[in-house]
Amino acid sequence: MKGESFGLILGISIGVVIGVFLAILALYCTRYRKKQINSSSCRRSATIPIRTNGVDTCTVLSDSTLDPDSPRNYGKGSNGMSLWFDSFKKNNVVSASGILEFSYRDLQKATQNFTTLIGQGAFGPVYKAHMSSGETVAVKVLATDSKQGEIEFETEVKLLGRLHHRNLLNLIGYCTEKGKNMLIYAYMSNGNLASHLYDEKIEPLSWDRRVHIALDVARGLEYLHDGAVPPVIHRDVKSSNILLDQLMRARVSDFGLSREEMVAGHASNLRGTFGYLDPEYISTKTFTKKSDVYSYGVLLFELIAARSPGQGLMEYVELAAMNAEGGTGWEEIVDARLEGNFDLEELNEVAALAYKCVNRTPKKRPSMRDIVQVLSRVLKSRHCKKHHRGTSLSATPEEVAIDIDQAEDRTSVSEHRRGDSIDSMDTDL
Ligand SMILES: Nc1ncnc2c1ncn2[C@@H]1O[C@H](COP(=O)(O)OP(=O)(O)OP(=O)(O)O)[C@@H](O)[C@H]1O
Repeated sequence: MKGESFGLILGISIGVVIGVFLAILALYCTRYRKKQINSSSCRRSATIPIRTNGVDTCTVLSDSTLDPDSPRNYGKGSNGMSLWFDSFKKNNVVSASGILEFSYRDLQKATQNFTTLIGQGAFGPVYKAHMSSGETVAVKVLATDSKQGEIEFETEVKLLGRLHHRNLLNLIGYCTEKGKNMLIYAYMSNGNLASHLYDEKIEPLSWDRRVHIALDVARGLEYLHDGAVPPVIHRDVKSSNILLDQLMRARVSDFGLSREEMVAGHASNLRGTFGYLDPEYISTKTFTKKSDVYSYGVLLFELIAARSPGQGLMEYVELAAMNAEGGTGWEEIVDARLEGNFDLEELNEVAALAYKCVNRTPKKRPSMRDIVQVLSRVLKSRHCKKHHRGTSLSATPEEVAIDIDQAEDRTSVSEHRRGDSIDSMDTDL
C-alpha cells in the first residue's frame, strides 16, 4: 500500500514537472514567433514613405528612366537641372517609386499661401511654387469637388512615378496632408501649346518649331503606347495638355484620363475633350491607342491651322481635303500668322499624315511609332536640305537639336526596354 502511494506521488510529480516544462517551452516559442513577425513588419514598413525630418533613410529607387529630367536623374543632369533631385531630397521623403513626399507647410510657403495661380484644369487649380531649394515647380491641387477622386489621385501618383520620358511632364512628388491631395510637377516656363496658338499677345510659333513640337508629342505618346509596360492610353491629347519648357521642347501632360483605362480596362462613360474624340470611340465606347492617334491628328491640324476644334477645325479640314489630292494642296488651311513662311513640301507631308490619323477607320490610322518615323524623316530631310544649301556651318539650335534627337533615337529602343515597367507597381502610397 505504502509502495503504491509512493509510486502515485512520484508519477504526479513527474507529470507536473513535464507540464511546467512544456508550458515554459510554449511560452518561449510564442515570444520568439512574435519577435520574428515584428522584425519582418519593420522591414516591410521601411519601403513606405516615412517623414524623417530631412534625413532620407528610405530611398528605394528604381533604375528605370528615359528622361534626363527624371527625379532619379536630376543628380546626373544634362540640361541645367542637375542638382534638383539632391536639393529636394534633403528636405523630402523619397518613396519606393522614386517620387518625393512634400510637406503641406513647404508648399504653402512656396506658393505664397496658394495665391500664385497659373492654370485651372478639370483636376483643380495649378500654382507656381518657388521652393526654398531655389527650384520652381508646379503644384496641382486636387479639387475637393473634382470628378477625379482620391483613388485616381493615388493611381496617378503610382503610375506617373514609373513613367519617365523626356517628352512627358515629370511628376516630381506629391503631398497628402490637411485633407488635400497635391501633385508636384516640373515647371514648364513656356506654358501650354494652346496659348501659343491662340493668344494674340504671344508671338506665333514658326513653322519649324511647330514640326519639332509635333515630333516631341509623337515621341511622348509613342513611349506611352509602346514603351510603357503595360501600355498607357492617354485619352485626352489636346493642345492645352502639351506644355513647353524653356527650350520650347514639348511635354505631354495630364494623364488624368489614362487612369480609368488602367484601372477598369473598359470605360463606362465618354471621357475626353469634345472635338478631339475619336468618332469610333463615341459609337463603341472602347478607347484604343488608335483613339489617341485620332486626337493627335486633330492636334497636328491645330498646329497647321492655329484653329481649335471648337472653331470648326475639322469641318475646315474636310473642305480642304476635297481639294488636297495626292497629298498636296493643303496650303489653304495654313495659319495666316505664318505669313507664308513655311516649307510647302513639309506642310503637305505633315497635313497628309494628320489626315491619315483622323481616318474614320481606326485600322487605317498609323501607329504612334509610324508617326514618329514620318516626322523624323521630315526633319531629317529639312536638315539635309540646309546642309546642301551650305548653311550647316552655322547650325541653328533647332538643327543641333535634330542631331541630338537622332543620336538619342539610336539608344531609345534599348532604354525603353530597360525596365520602364509599371506592372510590378508598388502599392505603398
Ligand atoms: N507643370 C506645369 N508648368 C507650367 N504650367 C502648368 C503646368 N501644369 C499645368 N500648367 C498650367 O495650368 C493649366 C491647367 O493645367 P491642367 O493640366 O490642370 O488642366 P488642362 O490640361 O488645361 O485642362 P484639363 O484638366 O481639362 O485637361 C495648363 O493648361 C497650364 O497652362
